[in-house]
Amino acid sequence: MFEKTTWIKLPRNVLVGHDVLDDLGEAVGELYLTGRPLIVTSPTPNEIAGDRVRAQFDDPATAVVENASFAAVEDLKETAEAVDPGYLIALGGGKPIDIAKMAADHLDVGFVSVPTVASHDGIVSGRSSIPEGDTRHSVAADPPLAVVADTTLLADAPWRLTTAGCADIISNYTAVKDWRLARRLRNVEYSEYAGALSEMTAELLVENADMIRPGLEESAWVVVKALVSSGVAMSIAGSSRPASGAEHLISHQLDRIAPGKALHGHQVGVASIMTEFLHSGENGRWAAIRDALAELDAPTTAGELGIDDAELIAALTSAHEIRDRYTILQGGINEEAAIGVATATGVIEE
Ligand SMILES: NC(=O)C1=CN([C@@H]2O[C@H](COP(=O)(O)OP(=O)(O)OC[C@H]3O[C@@H](n4cnc5c(N)ncnc54)[C@H](OP(=O)(O)O)[C@@H]3O)[C@@H](O)[C@H]2O)C=CC1
Ligand SMILES: O=C(CO)COP(=O)(O)O
Ligand SMILES: [Zn+2]
Repeated sequence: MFEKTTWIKLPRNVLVGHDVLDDLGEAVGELYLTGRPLIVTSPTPNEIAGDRVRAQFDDPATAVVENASFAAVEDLKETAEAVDPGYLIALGGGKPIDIAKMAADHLDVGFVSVPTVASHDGIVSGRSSIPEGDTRHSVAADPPLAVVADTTLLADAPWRLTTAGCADIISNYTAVKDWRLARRLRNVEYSEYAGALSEMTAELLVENADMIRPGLEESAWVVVKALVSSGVAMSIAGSSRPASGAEHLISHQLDRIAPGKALHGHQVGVASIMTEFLHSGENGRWAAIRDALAELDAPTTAGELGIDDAELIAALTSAHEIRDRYTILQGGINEEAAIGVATATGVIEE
């Protein structure tokens, strides 16, 4: 008997463009939500855009989060008990969006994502990534009901956060290779739609890297649309597989070994250069990935990440231990081979 079920959860409204922050009220109105909104934000986005958001709603409440943590999720749930919101609006970067996403899931209310930085695909996805101690937990939660991404705001955000978002998308290229490998060798469930969408999104960014420049609204538009596609691919797959392979394992290990030194997107970008080399050898597309990252001003070496060679090698050799996800690093890479791939790709110096 055929027993497979697919349940794809996607945002209903996605607005990307010039000054669309002022259309947030209308976009939310179309969702037929009831009750007052609780705006979940962090200090900088609250200062930049909080009043413009509040002005569009009746009786809005605001919670300002300082750090991403499970404790912050619990605090937000307590605030929500007092405020009794009908839904949450997450305004800011990954920190308030992840916290609101997870709290909304626990509270069984919807949430709307209003990114003020295009720093990674978590601003659109159905996953929260919450740090705890030296570990980051990737937790499934419903994706946003709507995404409102104002390119005027995003073009003004710090460039390094945008380049991190670009690198997170470029890393989809190797994530899909790992996913296909896992299908071939472990028969893991694979979605052709999600794989193709994710891969195409990465290819588009690699090919158009020279057109993405600081301060350009059109660039912010391209990057956010790519982040949306990446989030949709994860929703279709029902997992982060289309956007997270061995390069993400290496980055998660770096978060433990060298916490706070580099942005998530920058780490996965550098790791992706090396995992592409491991997949395809010296004639593979690792140099194209490196060149696209460099074109975008994203790091391509351990030094540019602010990470010691030894920390990078430690992350490479232990990445396979942290998650039950079959990738090119399955079984592990020994230190000699890790130094070999890192030097061959120029990630560390010989
Ligand atoms: N769900 C997922 O798949 C993923 C989630 N993450 C998580 O996301 C978080 C990191 O994401 P990130 O977006 O970097 O985090 P933040 O939300 O911390 O944003 C980064 C910085 O940008 C500031 N900021 C926000 N908007 C603007 C703006 N328009 N102009 C100027 N500055 C601005 C913030 O200010 P302020 O300090 O005042 O808030 C903060 O200092 C981590 O918690 C990480 O665990 C990371 C990868 C994937
Ligand atoms: O960062 C992500 C995709 O870009 C999420 O992946 P993880 O499931 O590895 O946290
Ligand atoms: Zn990522």
